[in-house]
Amino acid sequence: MIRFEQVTKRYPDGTTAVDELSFEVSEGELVTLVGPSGCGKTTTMMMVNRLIEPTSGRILVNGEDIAGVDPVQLRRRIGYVIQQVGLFPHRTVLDNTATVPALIGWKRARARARAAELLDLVGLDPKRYGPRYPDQLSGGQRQRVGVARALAADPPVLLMDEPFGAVDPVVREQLQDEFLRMQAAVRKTVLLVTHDIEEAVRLSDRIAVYGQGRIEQFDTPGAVLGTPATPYVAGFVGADRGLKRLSVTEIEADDLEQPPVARLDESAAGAAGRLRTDGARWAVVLDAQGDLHGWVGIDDLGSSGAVGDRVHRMKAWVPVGAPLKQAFGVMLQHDAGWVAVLDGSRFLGVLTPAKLHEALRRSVDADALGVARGQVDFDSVADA
Ligand SMILES: Nc1ncnc2c1ncn2[C@@H]1O[C@H](COP(=O)(O)OP(=O)(O)OP(=O)(O)O)[C@@H](O)[C@H]1O
Repeated sequence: MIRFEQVTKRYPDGTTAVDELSFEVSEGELVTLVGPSGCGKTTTMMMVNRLIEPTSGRILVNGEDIAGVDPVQLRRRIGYVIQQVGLFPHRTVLDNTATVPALIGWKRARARARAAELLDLVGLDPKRYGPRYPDQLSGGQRQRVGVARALAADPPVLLMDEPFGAVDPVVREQLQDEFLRMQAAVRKTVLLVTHDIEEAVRLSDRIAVYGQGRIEQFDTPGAVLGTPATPYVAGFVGADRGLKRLSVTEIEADDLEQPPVARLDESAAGAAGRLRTDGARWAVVLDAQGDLHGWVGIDDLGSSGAVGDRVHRMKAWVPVGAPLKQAFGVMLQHDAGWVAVLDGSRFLGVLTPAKLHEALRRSVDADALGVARGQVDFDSVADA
């Protein structure tokens, strides 16, 4: 979809910003360019919409050499999101979002309907926020409008230059999550620039780690973290690789432990007796379908009534498939020794700190071996 063929950019003062660069972003793929300041990321991106012209080499978008495409026409097919958003201050949010459709000649009503739909998609109620002006929004909301505007004419390709850079870390994570949800629905071909490896790891299908004007490694987040191709990449990815890996490793059913279980409609006395025999202090409470209703401690269970009368709400839970980092966060938030893992409302098991560590180590090993995590036998994993 976007293809670089031996592209070089030399500025008039002799700076080689990009040197013989070749790589490809497939259709529907999200590729992040990550690297230190001045390594050529922005230059690379701006060559795709011809804001910068290469010195040599070819760039193809959808199979077509863009050198032969009128830049204005080209830019209408390529959404562009930048850090400083660049909204028009005296146009409403709705009109800002409808800019490109209006430019390409959509009827006003259609352009505005599309803009409203897009605002909704990025989590802004169009009725509430559409009539406002950009300075009546928070930084994070402005950033969302920037994304909505870039998507408005439904371009197949999206270029994003530090799109979440201008907001605080909490809002940044929210925007990233929303963007991922949106991308799952619209599946654009995205080239995104960031200097934040953590952001790259969270968002990307593949990451291009830049050295000076060239790509040092182009691979999946797991591979970049697990098996850095060069000492430079290892250095850039950093010593806290394990922590970053928490963001990319998803919880699988195999990672879980099975705790004691009590049934919702079981007698409290019966459940207490069983827990005592098993030497357990607590149990998760499930109904006949295996749905989670909460947990109960042995001391809560008296001698009368049903387990269902004594059940505590379970606050520490995460969906299966969530990143280990989320489970770790929930554990800390609730000061819990474990979190329940659910598939919908069905209880699958609990994740304990020991299991979390094990999943992390298996994930490192699986990447090194180039196999799925489920294929790594934990006993074979070398001590970390
Ligand atoms: N117009 C220009 N003239 C001369 N040199 C330039 C020009 N624009 C960029 N450069 C240089 O080209 C190199 C790559 O710049 P570029 O903006 O692509 O880097 P970057 O990786 O996006 O950096 P940052 O993360 O700081 O934005 C840098 O050394 C920069 O100084």
